[in-house]
Amino acid sequence: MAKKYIIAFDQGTTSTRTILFDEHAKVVAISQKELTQHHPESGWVEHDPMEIFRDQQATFREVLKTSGISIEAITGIGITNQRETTVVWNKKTGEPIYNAIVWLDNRTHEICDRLKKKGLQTYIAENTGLVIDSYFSGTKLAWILDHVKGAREKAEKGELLFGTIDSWLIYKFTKGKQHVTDHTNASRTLLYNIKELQWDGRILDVLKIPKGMLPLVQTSSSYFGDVDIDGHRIPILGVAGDQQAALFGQGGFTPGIAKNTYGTGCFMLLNTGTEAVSSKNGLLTTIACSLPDTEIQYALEGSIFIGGASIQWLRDNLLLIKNASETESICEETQELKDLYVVPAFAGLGAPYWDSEAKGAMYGLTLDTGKNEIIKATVEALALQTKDVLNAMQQDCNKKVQQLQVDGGASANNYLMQFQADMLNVPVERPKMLEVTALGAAFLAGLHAGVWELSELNKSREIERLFQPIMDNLVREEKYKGWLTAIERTKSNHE
Ligand SMILES: Nc1ncnc2c1ncn2[C@@H]1O[C@H](COP(=O)(O)OP(=O)(O)O)[C@@H](O)[C@H]1O
Ligand SMILES: O=P(O)(O)OC[C@H](O)CO
Repeated sequence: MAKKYIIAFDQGTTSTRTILFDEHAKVVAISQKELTQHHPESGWVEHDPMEIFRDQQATFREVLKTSGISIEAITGIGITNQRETTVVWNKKTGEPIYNAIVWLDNRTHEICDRLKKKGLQTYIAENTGLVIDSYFSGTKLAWILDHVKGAREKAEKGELLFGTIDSWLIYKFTKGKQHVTDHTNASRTLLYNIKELQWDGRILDVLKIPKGMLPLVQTSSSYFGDVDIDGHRIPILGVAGDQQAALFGQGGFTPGIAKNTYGTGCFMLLNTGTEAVSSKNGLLTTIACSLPDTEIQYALEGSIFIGGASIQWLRDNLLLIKNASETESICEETQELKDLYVVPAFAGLGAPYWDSEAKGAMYGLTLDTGKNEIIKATVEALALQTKDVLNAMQQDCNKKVQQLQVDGGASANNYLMQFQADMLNVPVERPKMLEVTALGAAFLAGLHAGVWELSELNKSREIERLFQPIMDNLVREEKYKGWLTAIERTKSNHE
């Protein structure tokens, strides 16, 4: 019998990748391209949507070339993407009218303040599961309509379309035939009612967004159209935002499973089943995934804006390291400085604080502080921020998370993972295969294609290492107490 392959497009904040999986969910080939980051003003982050599309095509072709697998052997494609990042394009020409405004961009904090002044916090929390913050797509879309000449009139005439990166890629790959998204991506826009499962008329009115520019929302594992490339057509059968895809790839389709992905940011998601748990502690309620003929599953999410990006900052701005992986041995060899903290609020503070105007800070500098101490405190900040969100999650659910499953680029760092287990006082489990985001998208597509059954998906999962907490309780408590003080001092409204 002919072998079946599934392709995953993984379009992340810093890179665009295509990964080819075989029917045993093993990686056969990967191709990756770095994505250019544009910072036209302080706090602004943009991507070129055409570069994203070109890179996705190029990595797809490259994977086919290096693997030697013929395009006919590809059963389906799954797409996973950086979420919230907003693209507006011309329906007829397929040309973007502005660069993609990236999730990290906080130019819309004034629009957010206006929404807060209108008293919309409770309505938005109850209906979208989100908080009012420039992180989400809604205010980014409103900004484009307000600032690009003629955009609002064109949008009202039905000439413009909006999408997150999944919608954009599908539109381009299907040559303009499909304008669609899935439930997980829709749930990150601030415009989608996660209980009624439809675009929210009241929020669209407040932001003056014409409903006609929004994509059709589909089940994450369903038919989204055909990729039309080099004279071939391959069906897109799965779509999910990257953090939900990672949860799915980690086997998080059962309630109670929590994962944390250490990429550009850090994103912890806990599957809460068919119950949309509202947070009282600064977390988000989001759609975990949607499968055909199954009730929607929800998750609680703690979104940390700066995770691995702070390691890139050490490398590219401070020139303290040459590559990210060096940080592991530096941390192992450097003595702990008790009161030294780096709070990487470079894009404000996300969960559970939601302070878009906070700026990064370093505390506790003395004459003993050298570059290695700063590196170590920066690495440790990933784990300390994660503790903030895990605490919030445990309070919201009123139960202890038993174990944390990890993935993402920075989860390769053994020092960080051990420190994480120590800080949380919870075992940290790292799978052998760290490409779980792409795997989640491949699973969604493979399920729809009939390559796999839901009950089989966990069979391919292998654990590479379990980090058990070993830190003394007093040491842990002292370290965390110091961190909370550093956070208080970093908040934009501190005394
Ligand atoms: N060994 C390491 N230690 C610490 N951080 C690392 C390590 N390896 C990679 N990183 C960080 O992980 C991030 C890349 O992870 P990845 O999952 O590819 O991110 P994304 O999907 O957000 O583009 C980068 O920000 C990088 O600095
Ligand atoms: O591209 P990543 O992996 O940093 O993920 C970005 C998130 O989806 C933002 O919400």
